[in-house]
Amino acid sequence: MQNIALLGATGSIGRSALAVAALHPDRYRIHSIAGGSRVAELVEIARNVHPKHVAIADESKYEDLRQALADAGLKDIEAHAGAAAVRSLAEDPEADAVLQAIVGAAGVAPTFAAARAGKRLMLANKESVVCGGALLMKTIAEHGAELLPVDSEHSAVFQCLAAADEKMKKAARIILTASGGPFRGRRDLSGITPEMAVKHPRWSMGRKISVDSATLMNKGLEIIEASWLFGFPEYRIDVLVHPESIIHSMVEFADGAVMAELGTPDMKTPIAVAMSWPERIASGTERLSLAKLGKLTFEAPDTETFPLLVLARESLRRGGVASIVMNAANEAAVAAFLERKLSFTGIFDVVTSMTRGFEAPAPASAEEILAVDAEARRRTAEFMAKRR
Ligand SMILES: NC(=O)C1=CN([C@@H]2O[C@H](COP(=O)(O)OP(=O)(O)OC[C@H]3O[C@@H](n4cnc5c(N)ncnc54)[C@H](OP(=O)(O)O)[C@@H]3O)[C@@H](O)[C@H]2O)C=CC1
Ligand SMILES: CC(=O)[C@@H](O)[C@H](O)COP(=O)(O)O
Ligand SMILES: [Mn+2]
Repeated sequence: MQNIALLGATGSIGRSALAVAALHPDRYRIHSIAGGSRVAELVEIARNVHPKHVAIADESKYEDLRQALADAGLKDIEAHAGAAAVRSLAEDPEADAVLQAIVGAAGVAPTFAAARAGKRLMLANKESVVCGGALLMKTIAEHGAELLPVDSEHSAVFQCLAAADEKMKKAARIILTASGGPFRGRRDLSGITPEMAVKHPRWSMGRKISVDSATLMNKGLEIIEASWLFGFPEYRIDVLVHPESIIHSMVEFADGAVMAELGTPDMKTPIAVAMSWPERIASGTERLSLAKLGKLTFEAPDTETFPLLVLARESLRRGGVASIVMNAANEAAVAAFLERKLSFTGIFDVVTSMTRGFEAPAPASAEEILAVDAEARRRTAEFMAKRR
């Protein structure tokens, strides 16, 4: 029986992970759950899976959470609140594995905590890899943690590279597929509303990542994520637009052979891969029928209309704090866009200006990463206020 700490339980990935775990009650127990601020959703999950601990990041919600658990007859479940409580779940000695599905840089501290505790870390929270970079990979190695990617492209690459040794990897090329988002093919991005941007053509996801997919920032973050996870330099990671999202990514080897992982676009598959690896379990995902699909299509990304893909490559090459600043500016800009305080193309301007205007050496600890993140958010808020 594997005891899982499920962080971000109330989100899109969290719900899919609960669905996979529910198919295998003999194999997985949800030992603890954590969320951001939504009490009722956390308690509803607690009612279903009866974890030992429930944590909510928003400290002001502690009393509400405690009371709601009591009202539901779940007094034996321990309630916790605050960022430190969420982090504690990630390092809890009673948890064998951590499924980290928090959105944004709020996931940095829990990811580092799980890494330092030597956990099996099933990682959906790409922002913590983007911010953590080399330091995170070093921490994982030093503490004997095991990182299993959940992001669909990285799960695909992980599976394609499973049989490859270091020499084979050195001569390989990663090809990340991208749906192209809801505005693929458009050259004019004016007048785009949050409702239009969160409507992803293929995947059902949280609001922040859906906007990232629409700007192609998601693919930029994924280039950086792939570079750190698999040790590939930026120039050996390509992006290929594949609107059907059936091929989740590919690896091309020295001999010209290209390995790909395919499936129905449903996160339950990469989640099941991470949960069971190196075994395979049922995920509940609908089977792929290529005959029904008939054809798969491909095109090059339009980096002129969607400039953040280029900015992400630049950030990765620059190193230092560039990726942390880009991520922080993007989170702030996307939040402002979702609140209708910034236009869609305003996201491009804000993220580009902030990233290019902030240089410093790479941080040496998770705390330093969070300090850079906070400073970048402060500068971004100031910049956006001046722009209005
Ligand atoms: N959705 C997808 O298909 C994919 C997602 N990912 C990545 O997975 C991560 C989660 O995405 P997704 O599930 O779509 O996002 P959602 O917005 O659906 O869910 C986010 C989760 O994080 C919680 N949360 C928010 N802030 C905090 C905080 N400060 N501390 C603890 N928990 C917090 C939310 O709680 P609350 O509900 O209370 O707000 C919620 O449980 C992201 O990094 C995303 O990039 C990667 C690939 C695919
Ligand atoms: C499901 C998943 O992994 C997302 O990151 C997805 O890739 C988003 O789609 P885009 O390819 O449009 O960014
Ligand atoms: Mn992805």
